[in-house]
Parts: sequence; C-alpha cells; structure tokens
Amino acid sequence: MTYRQRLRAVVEARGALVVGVDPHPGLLDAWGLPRTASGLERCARGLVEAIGDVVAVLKPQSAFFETYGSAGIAVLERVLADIRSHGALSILDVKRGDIGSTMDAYADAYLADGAPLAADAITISPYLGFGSLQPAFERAVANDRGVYVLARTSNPEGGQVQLALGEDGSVVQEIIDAAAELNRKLPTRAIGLVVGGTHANLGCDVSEFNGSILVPGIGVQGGRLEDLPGLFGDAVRHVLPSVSRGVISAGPDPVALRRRVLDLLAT
Ligand SMILES: O=C(O)c1cc(=O)[nH]c(=O)n1[C@@H]1O[C@H](COP(=O)(O)O)[C@@H](O)[C@H]1O
Repeated sequence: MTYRQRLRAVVEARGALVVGVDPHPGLLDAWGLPRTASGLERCARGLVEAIGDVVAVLKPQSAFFETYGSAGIAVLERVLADIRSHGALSILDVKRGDIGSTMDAYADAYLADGAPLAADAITISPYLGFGSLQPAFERAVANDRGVYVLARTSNPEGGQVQLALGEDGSVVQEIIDAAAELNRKLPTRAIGLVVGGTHANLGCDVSEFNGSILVPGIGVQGGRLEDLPGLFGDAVRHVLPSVSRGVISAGPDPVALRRRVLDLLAT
C-alpha cells in the first residue's frame, strides 16, 4: 500500500490527528525524569505506549533525540518501531534539505526499506530549491513512503523567506504549485505540505493542492482546531492537524494523555 492509502485507512479508523513526540528538556523535568538518554526513552516510549493505539500518526522530532548523540538516536529507532507496532504511522520531523548527492543520502537514511531510521514519511525543506529535493521524492515514491515539504511554516519569522516575491508570485506559492504539479504526475501523490495553523490567513493558496497537508502549531503556538475549516476552506479535507506540547503536557499519567487525545479527536 502507498503512504496515502495507509494514511487514509488509519485516519478513517482513528480520526485526523498527529501527535508530536517532542521530549524537550523541560518536559523531562516535569515528568520527573533525568535529562539523560534513559529519561528520554521513558518519556518518548511512555507517550507512544499511552496513545499509540488511538492516534493515527505520531511525529517524533529528531532534534530532541539527537541531543543525546548515538544513545538518543538508538531511542529514536525504538520509538519508530513502537509506533509501527501500535498500528500508527510515523512522520519523522527532520526538516532535511541539501544538494543532490547529500539529499540522496538523507533519502537513504529515512525513506529506504530496512534503514534503521526509516519512517512512513519525513519533513523536508525546499529552501535550497524545490528541485534539490528530487532524491527524496524518488525514494518516497519507490518505497511507498511520503514527504512533507515545508511551505508556510507556523513561526512568525517564516514569512521573510516564504512570502518573498519570486518570478511567479510568492516563494511559498511557487513551492505549493510545484508540489501540486509533481503530485499530478505521480500515481501515489506522495508529496505533502507543511502549513502552520497559526496564521490569521495563510497568505498562500492551497485550494488546488492534491496531497496531504500537515498543520503544526495547534495548541501552545496559538493555532486552534476550530479555525482550520475557515483557514483551509475545501482543502481542509487534506489537513492533518499536529499537536505536540498540547498533548504531551498532560503526562506522564497515561490515562490523562489518552484523555487529552480523545478530547482533541472529539473537537
Ligand atoms: O514540521 C513541523 O512539524 C513543524 C513545522 C512548523 O512550521 N512549525 C512547527 O512547530 N513544527 C514542529 O511542530 C512541533 C511544535 O509543536 P507544538 O509543541 O505543538 O507547538 C515542533 O516539533 C516543531 O518543529
């Protein structure tokens, strides 16, 4: 099955929600865990254990694992395996983007069958040029995985680059249109977008976009689930809202974590 087919099936069964696995240092403190790889492991795997069978997608943030070097990366490998074993999909948030030969290696690291850090999908950055991401597109299609291209990010600084005017309109619109064009040529529609849910208006048009749209920024950054239909219009059918701190802050009690997810799913 392609990534889109797996995504559709799990979203139909569990609802459209992504929970971010963001075990930041303050969270380890709040959960009474040490700021070590073993504290990281208990936090991240505890979260997946608590909610992995009710949420459609879990999105580990690589940075919080990289902090602990090879021990943290080993934890990330186990977290990815846990997500699979609970029947959820994984979007590994690595925001990679580089020149062709290096991008090729990133694609092998995250989108190749059997790679230790392989995920169902990853986040990638087009700001070295959309075409530089070609190896990731090819690997995603070949291996039934997905990619989410950063378009309009949730942070206030993003507009400096994303809303700048290029030859054919804003930079972000060129990215969105290039992703849509590529999806039209691909049978798997493996190319998704990242569009933050924090903006009063998006400042770009996603109405013609034909892939999955990851929408972070819900909760602590100020985005609200109730506002998504107004913000995205008809494209809301493609939207996967993503909440990290807004869920994980309910822990470490697994019952409270689960309740937080079920409340969000009922919104
Ligand atoms: O790609 C992302 O997930 C992402 C894109 C974006 O535009 N903004 C954004 O906050 N994120 C990620 O979403 C997570 C933050 O989620 P909250 O804790 O819910 O605010 C972090 O892992 C961010 O890296």
